[in-house]
Amino acid sequence: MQPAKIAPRDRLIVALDLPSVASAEAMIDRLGDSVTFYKIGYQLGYAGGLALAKQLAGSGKKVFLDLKLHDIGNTVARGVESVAALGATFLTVHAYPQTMKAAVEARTGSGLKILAVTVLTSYDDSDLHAAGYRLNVSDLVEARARQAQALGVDGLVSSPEEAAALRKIVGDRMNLVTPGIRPAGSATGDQKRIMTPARAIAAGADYLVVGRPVMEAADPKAAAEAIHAEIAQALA
Ligand SMILES: O=c1ccn([C@@H]2O[C@H](COP(=O)(O)O)[C@@H](O)[C@H]2O)c(=O)[nH]1
Repeated sequence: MQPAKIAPRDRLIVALDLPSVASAEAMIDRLGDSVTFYKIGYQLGYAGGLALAKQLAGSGKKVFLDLKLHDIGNTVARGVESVAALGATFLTVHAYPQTMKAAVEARTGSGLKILAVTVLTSYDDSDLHAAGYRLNVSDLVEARARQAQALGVDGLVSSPEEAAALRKIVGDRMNLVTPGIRPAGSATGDQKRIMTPARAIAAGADYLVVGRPVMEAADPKAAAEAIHAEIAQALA
């Protein structure tokens, strides 16, 4: 089945990488209508963010739970069932076959989509080799994408640097979700495989995940709107 067309403003996913529910709620208030899709990861998730995720989903925002699950299959499956009850749109798991298979089976029948994290965007070839891998980043991303596709995973998390190659492998049936987004002039931080919003969209990314360039901006709403404008221009 073809995935539904994505509303342009849903293509920006803002990472609520903040220390408390109170600080996240204040940021959501500041961002207002400029953000429709939020990501909650380790920092906020472990500080009460799962209840906030349920509340956000109930209020009409889209929610991406970036929990990067990886455990024995039974534990992953039971975790996915619990997450499915929160009303989130996306949940990440690491791209290991047992993990992906368990997650896909457990989400069946719910509205939750499983995204497989291929290779973290803070890794380059030398980081992979230091971790014991013989493959370089692009080969490992592509191998994991093929496995994810064969297992029925709904989408992939990768750097936008791999988006064009991944599109050729998986066509338009899987969502390509790309962190490692840096508007021109913004600090790279710990990210190693980065692109601007416009280049990421042109490369074939469906969704752009942006954290610090919005969270740390003097005017987060203006920063989000500038990214929307760049996305719109790239789609035109
Ligand atoms: O490979 C990955 C997977 C997930 N992330 C997450 O995305 C955001 C990016 O935040 P920035 O501040 O824009 O760098 C963050 O929550 C990561 O946990 C990723 O960066 N790379």
